[in-house]
Amino acid sequence: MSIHIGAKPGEIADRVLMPGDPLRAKHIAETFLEGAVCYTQVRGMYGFIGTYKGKRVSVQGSGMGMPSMHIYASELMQEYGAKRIIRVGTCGGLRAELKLKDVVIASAASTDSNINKCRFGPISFAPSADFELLLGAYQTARERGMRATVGPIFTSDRFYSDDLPEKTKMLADYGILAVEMETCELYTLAAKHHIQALTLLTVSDNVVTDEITSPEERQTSFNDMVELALEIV
Ligand SMILES: O=P(O)(O)O[C@H]1O[C@H](CO)[C@@H](O)[C@H]1O
Ligand SMILES: O=c1cc[nH]c(=O)[nH]1
Repeated sequence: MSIHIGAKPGEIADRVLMPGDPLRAKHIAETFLEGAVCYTQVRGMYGFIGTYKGKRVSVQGSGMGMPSMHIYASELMQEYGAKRIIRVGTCGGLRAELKLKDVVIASAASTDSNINKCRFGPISFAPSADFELLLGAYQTARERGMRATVGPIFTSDRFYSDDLPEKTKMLADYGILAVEMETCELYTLAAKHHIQALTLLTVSDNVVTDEITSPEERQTSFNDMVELALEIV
């Protein structure tokens, strides 16, 4: 039994969807999984298992930020045998052409965090998505007529940062599509444990145009992305 998830071995599937918000984990389980059972609510960080099209799938909240993702993803990989993890989150678009509700498929994650400097010292590790999952997500999104863009993202340690306008422009100039707060650590841990990981993000706001989705729009577009994740996980 792990410290933070606290489930028994075998209670969690080896295919896991991870939203940041634990209540979204509950929504996903109740909306999309058959026979969903809650295996943890330690600290309110819900985790569920059920089936999707006959296959066992879990949904585990990660919390916000890399330290929280580190705890839950580490326990899934080290103690529960996770083999495929797909983060299903929200992001701020850093480029004007990214419309609200678009899906970003994150090929790689840069960061302003110290987390990988602690691990790698002077080496600048490049946290990257699993190619098979990435390709599957892109092809499935195209088949479903979804607006999806593949590219690198920025995993920020801060949601509210004084230097965001200057940083946003510079990152966009270097090809970065969007900002969120967990993927760098998920991809790094997946590399360490030799498992497959991918991040899918719905654009909930655009940092350049200041557009923002309504709660209803967020829910519907998030559901489309979750179905995409369930198809490929
Ligand atoms: O919607 P989630 O998955 O929580 O992701 C994004 O939203 C949170 C910030 O509001 C951060 O966790 C960020 O990564
Ligand atoms: O981290 C995040 C998530 C959504 N929108 C943002 O602007 N930042």
